[in-house]
Amino acid sequence: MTAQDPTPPDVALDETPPRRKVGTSRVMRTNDPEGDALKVAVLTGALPWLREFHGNVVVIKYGGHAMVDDECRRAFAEDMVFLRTCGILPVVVHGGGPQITEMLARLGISSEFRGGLRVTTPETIDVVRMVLTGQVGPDIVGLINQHGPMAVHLSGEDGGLFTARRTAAMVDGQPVDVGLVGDVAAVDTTPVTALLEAGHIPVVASVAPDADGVVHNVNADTAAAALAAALGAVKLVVLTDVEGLYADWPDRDSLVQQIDARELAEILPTLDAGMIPKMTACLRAVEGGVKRATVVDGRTPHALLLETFTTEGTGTMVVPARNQKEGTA
Ligand SMILES: Nc1ncnc2c1ncn2[C@@H]1O[C@H](COP(=O)(O)OP(=O)(O)O)[C@@H](O)[C@H]1O
Ligand SMILES: CC(=O)N[C@@H](CCC(=O)OP(=O)(O)O)C(=O)O
Repeated sequence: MTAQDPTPPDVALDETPPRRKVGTSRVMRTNDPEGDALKVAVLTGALPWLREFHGNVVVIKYGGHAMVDDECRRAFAEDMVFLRTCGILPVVVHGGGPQITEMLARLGISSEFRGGLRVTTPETIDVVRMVLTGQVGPDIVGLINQHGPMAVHLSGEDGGLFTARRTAAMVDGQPVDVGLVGDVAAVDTTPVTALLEAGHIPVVASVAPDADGVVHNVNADTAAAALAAALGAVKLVVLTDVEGLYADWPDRDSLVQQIDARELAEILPTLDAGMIPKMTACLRAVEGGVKRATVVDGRTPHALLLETFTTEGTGTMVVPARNQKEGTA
């Protein structure tokens, strides 16, 4: 019999699993020294990252495609609680594109995307708002709060968080009108920082009013980047349904592990649909002072922990351009 059960018990994080079986010696004995050495290496390897992120904000963009699998959804919630318990301040900005598309289809409304952005009519924005603030957001809050009452949902409309400015999609280098779609013109971080100070995990939906109060549909990658920069986050992690950025999509051998802001700006006009808002957002985040923006595969349970607490990380990391890092640009 081993001193500890090799399979982690399936318990909520707020329940402390028994550390030893009754009657086992106080001296830990194991028949798996290599496994134990690996565990120790993982834990000690996490130390520099725990130090770096402790007390700092990490913004996590949780994409609609990354939230379809139940195991991944549960792992995501555990990861948020893990970060918070480590003294890191996670802020979730969620999408819900597939969920909006599904609801529109149920209502007999078709979906059209241009340059990665949804063509948004006054009829569509009602559905976007309903799905993000009435369905997807509360679902995420419910998942996290299975571990304790930590998560609180708010949208860009709440407490003046975001002010939107109507924007166009870029298609073949040309601006194309896509209706009630907004960029983030201003961020008032007060409602988010108040929640963080109260010990909560803010979960943010990306709809936002413009200066006249007209609600706009803001791409969640765009909203996450704006919030990360405004909060002075140390890191933006974008969870999606692909391993990261492929330089030569869809060639699976062309995964980019790290790219700096200047290189990214150069290849941005060549990217396809969904990656345009995502990589634009990463670029904006690092240009706005966020040290790292990483695109990670949300279909892999706990990819976020792997990315955050290991030196090798996972996915594609965007870092500031060299002269930006040196503060000369
Ligand atoms: N160069 C690329 N590298 C990786 N994915 C790409 C690339 N170009 C297009 N894509 C597509 O972008 C998708 C991710 O964007 P999107 O569907 O909008 O994600 P999300 O719902 O997470 O915001 C991927 O699943 C992939 O199909
Ligand atoms: C303007 C625009 O395209 N808005 C997005 C908002 C949701 C989103 O961004 O969801 P994902 O992160 O899951 O893609 C949409 O309507 O689908």
